[in-house]
Amino acid sequence: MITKEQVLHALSHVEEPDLKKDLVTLNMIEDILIEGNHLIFTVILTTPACPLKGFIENACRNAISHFISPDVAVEVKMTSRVTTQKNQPLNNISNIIVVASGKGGVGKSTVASNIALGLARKGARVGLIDADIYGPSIPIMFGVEDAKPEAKASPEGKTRIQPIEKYGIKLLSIGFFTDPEQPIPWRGPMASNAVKQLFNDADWGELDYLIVDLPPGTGDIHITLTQTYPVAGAVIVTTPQKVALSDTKKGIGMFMMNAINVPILGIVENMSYFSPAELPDNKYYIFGKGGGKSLAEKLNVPFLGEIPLVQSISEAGDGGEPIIMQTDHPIALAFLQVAERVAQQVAIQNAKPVSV
Ligand SMILES: Nc1ncnc2c1ncn2[C@@H]1O[C@H](COP(=O)(O)OP(=O)(O)OP(=O)(O)O)[C@@H](O)[C@H]1O
Repeated sequence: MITKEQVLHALSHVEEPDLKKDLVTLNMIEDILIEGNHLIFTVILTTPACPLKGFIENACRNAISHFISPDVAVEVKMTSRVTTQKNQPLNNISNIIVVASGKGGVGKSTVASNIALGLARKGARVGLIDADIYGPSIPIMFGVEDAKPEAKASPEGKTRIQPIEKYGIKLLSIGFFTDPEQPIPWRGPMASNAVKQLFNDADWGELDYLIVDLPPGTGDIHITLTQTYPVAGAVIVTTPQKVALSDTKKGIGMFMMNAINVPILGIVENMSYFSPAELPDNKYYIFGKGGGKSLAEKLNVPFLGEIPLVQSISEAGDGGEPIIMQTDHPIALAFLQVAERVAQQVAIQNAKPVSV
């Protein structure tokens, strides 16, 4: 007869590879059920987008086989409880992730949209804020240019903006509140206050991840936002060009400054190479090769992946349905992998001891 103690002992030999502690110490094992030779238990992951799901399941099976018996019929159930960032800034929002770039036009909004949808595809509750006051492009990318978010009174009597729901996520863009034909000469405090309203005055409900598409560069909005709302971390988007990489370095430098102190979740290299639709196996490194990866190595931050320059990405964005919605498209799978790595890095940051 197998006992619960035997099971816990066996699983105490399985290490969570990122958190470097065993599953039992991390309280990741629940609902152990033993019926004769049949064993069922649940592993509680730190995110539904965990890229190590399969690895952890195998390690559990091996541990039961090794420490109890290879004859046990094991059923491993996987579920998740998303961990919350330190200094949770807003009730009900577990993690704020900012997406930034040193330079404009490198595909920051494309990457932010696909990460948000990738996390949702994995089962997370996701919100997306388009804080790019200079060129809010999320409404076009989601096909909701004409949306007008409603304001509703909350039970406490406060008026709250209702985010637009599309493709299973909630979104708000500064573009919903401005006239696309009229340029707005934003003054620093005015822009920051407008963006803050998207955080404070919106009815986000409960979210595992709130993704924020920041304006390009290093400006007032970045400083105000990160000082008003502590964030779980920043995803930095770059292209392999020398000029982009140099600005990326500055952008990362800003987040690492003592006064700002935002963890860098990693670098995504966009437009890594060009692949023509008719020759998808051909790769042309028109902007240089491997710059994003080597910058990540140099700065000792994670490299989250590379996304090629392909027509279907811009067609999907312009068509109001980000490419990740084409479930089996190879680029959708590449974005899904980036989203998983982002979630993984958030979980790693959340597990770090609070620095004093
Ligand atoms: N990998 C890619 N392949 C093809 N087109 C892309 C790719 N990434 C982005 N684009 C296209 O490039 C244009 C700019 O992308 P996007 O708006 O995401 O950049 P951005 O960095 O957010 O720009 P901004 O600085 O204006 O905020 C869009 O038309 C988008 O569809």
